[in-house]
Amino acid sequence: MISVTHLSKKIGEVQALNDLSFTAQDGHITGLLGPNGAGKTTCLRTLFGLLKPDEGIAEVDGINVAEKPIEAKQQLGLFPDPFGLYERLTPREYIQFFAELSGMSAKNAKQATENVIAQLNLGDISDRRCKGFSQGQRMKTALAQAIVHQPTNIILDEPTRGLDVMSTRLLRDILLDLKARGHCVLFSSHVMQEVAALCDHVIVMANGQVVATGSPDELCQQTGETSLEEAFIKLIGTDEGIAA
Ligand SMILES: Nc1ncnc2c1ncn2[C@@H]1O[C@H](COP(=O)(O)OP(=O)(O)OP(=O)(O)O)[C@@H](O)[C@H]1O
Repeated sequence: MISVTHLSKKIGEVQALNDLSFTAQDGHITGLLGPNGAGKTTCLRTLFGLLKPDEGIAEVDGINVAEKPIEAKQQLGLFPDPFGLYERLTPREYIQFFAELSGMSAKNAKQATENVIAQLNLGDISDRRCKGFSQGQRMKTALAQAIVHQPTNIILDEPTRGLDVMSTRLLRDILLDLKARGHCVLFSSHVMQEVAALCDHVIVMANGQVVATGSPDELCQQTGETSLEEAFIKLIGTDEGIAA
């Protein structure tokens, strides 16, 4: 479970997070939906311990990220940019390297790498260098790196950005599988269709604050609209930076 409580963060002159509170449950896919500049990335970076909040608490499975960053990160997987893989490594080398970085012994990291290669069906490419990989192959390798240490919680910042349709569909299936396995999946997006199709729970953000929460259906009911897109526009007052 991931929770943020009264989180505030000023970056330069900008109040990027302004008393932000929400919870993302295990066995659910939670979407952070907001226009450009809403504070989604700042929130996720704070959860991963890359930024220190001015006020408030970010917790992963009840562990305060600012106080115990190493313990918190052991329960957290961060989906990296699939276009930033080390081209000279094979997925097996790449995944094992990150497993060891997360604190596993070489023996355990090797076993965990085998497990995640099987889980994500990476067997046929696991010993090829990443250079020249398709988008789907890159995406699966990046995701394998994020989950190799079996974190309960997985966070993804606009994970489908730049991915083609097939890779996007593949990623959706994998996220649904992670949810079915009881993981807490939290991702940011400004793609309405993706959020409506995947999320059990949506946190609508603007100006560093929560504007509304609920399932896509509940958000429609709250606003008296029939589509999430219309509900969002009613809640935020604009569709700037949002993709259908
Ligand atoms: N390093 C930085 N320097 C200056 N301002 C920043 C920095 N990082 C974030 N901000 C500001 O904080 C606010 C929140 O930014 P953030 O990137 O968290 O929003 P976002 O919801 O992820 O937006 P997007 O959908 O455009 O990625 C914005 O006004 C942004 O300009």
